[in-house]
Amino acid sequence: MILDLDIGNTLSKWRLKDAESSEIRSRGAVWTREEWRPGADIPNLDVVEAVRISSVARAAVLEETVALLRRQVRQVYVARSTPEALGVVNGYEEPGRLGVDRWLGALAGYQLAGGCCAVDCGSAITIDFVLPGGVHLGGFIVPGLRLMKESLKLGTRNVAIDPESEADALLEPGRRTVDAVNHGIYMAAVSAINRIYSEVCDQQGVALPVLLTGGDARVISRGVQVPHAVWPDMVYGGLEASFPLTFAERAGKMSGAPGVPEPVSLEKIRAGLAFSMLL
Ligand SMILES: Nc1ncnc2c1ncn2[C@@H]1O[C@H](COP(=O)(O)OP(=O)(O)OP(=O)(O)O)[C@@H](O)[C@H]1O
Ligand SMILES: CC(C)(CO)[C@@H](O)C(=O)NCCC(=O)O
Ligand SMILES: [K+]
Repeated sequence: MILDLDIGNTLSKWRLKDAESSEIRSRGAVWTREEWRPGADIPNLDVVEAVRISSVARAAVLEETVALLRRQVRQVYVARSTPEALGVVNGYEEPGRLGVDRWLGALAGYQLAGGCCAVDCGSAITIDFVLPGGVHLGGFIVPGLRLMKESLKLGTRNVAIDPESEADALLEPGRRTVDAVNHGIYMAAVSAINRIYSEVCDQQGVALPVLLTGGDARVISRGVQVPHAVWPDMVYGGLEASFPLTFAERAGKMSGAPGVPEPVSLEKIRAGLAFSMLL
C-alpha cells in the first residue's frame, strides 16, 4: 500500500492506495497537530510500503511525522516546491516559498489539462495560474470560508454554510446574522474567484480550464460561473506525478482525475468582464 498524506493548516488528509491495482482502499482526516501519532484515525502502517507527503504545517509537524513514519516505512517521499518540475516553471521569486500544496496542485493541473487555473478551497483559498507552455504565473491567496467567518466574531462561527445549499439562495440578502455572514463570505469567495479568473485570462490572452479542490470546493463550485471541474484528489495527483510508484502512475495516470473542462472563449470572458464593470 501507498500512503498519501496532505497535511494542511487545519486538517491532515490521508488515503491508502493499492500499489498493484492503483485502487484507493481507504481515506481519512485528522486535525493537524504537533503530535501526529498513529491511532484510531490513522491507517495501519504495517501494510504501507511507501509514503508521499505534502505539508504546509509548521516545520516541526513535518519533522515529527517523517521521523515517526521512517521507523516503519522504507520509502518516505516529501514534496518540495522547486524552481521547475514536470514541465512547469515556478513563478515565485523565491520558488521554495510557494506553498507545496499549491505547487502540487499546479503540477497536477498542468499534467491533466496543460495550462490551468488551479483553485484550492481550504483554510485559505488559493488561485494559481499555469499557462499552456508551463509558465506558472504565481497566484492569489484569500482567506477561506471558515477563516472569514471566524474573523468576524459575530457568534456565528459554528454555523457552517450548508454544503447542499443552492448558490442562488446564498446570493440573497441575509435577514438574520448567520445568513448575512454566510451569504457575505460566500459572495466574497466566489466573486474573488470569478473576477480573478477573468482578469488573468484577459491579461494573458488565454482561456484556461478551471480545476477546484479542497474542503469547500463543492459548495464554492456552485457559485463559480465559468466551466470547471472539481478534483478532490488534485494535491494527491501532484504527489503521484512527482513520485510515480505504480504502473499507472508511471504512465502519467492520476487517480480520480476529472475530465478536462472546456473553457468558454476568451471573447466571452472579456465580454463578462466588461459587463461586470458596466463598460
Ligand atoms: N470535517 C471537516 N472539518 C473541518 N473542515 C471541514 C470539514 N469538512 C469541510 N471542511 C471545510 O474545509 C475547509 C478546510 O479545507 P481543507 O479540507 O482543504 O483543509 P485545510 O487543512 O484547511 O487545507 P489547507 O490548510 O491546506 O488550506 C474548512 O474551511 C471547512 O469549511
Ligand atoms: C496558503 C496556504 C496556507 C494554503 O494551504 C499554503 O499554501 C501556504 O502556507 N503557502 C505558503 C505561502 C505562499 O504560498 O506564498
Ligand atoms: K489544502
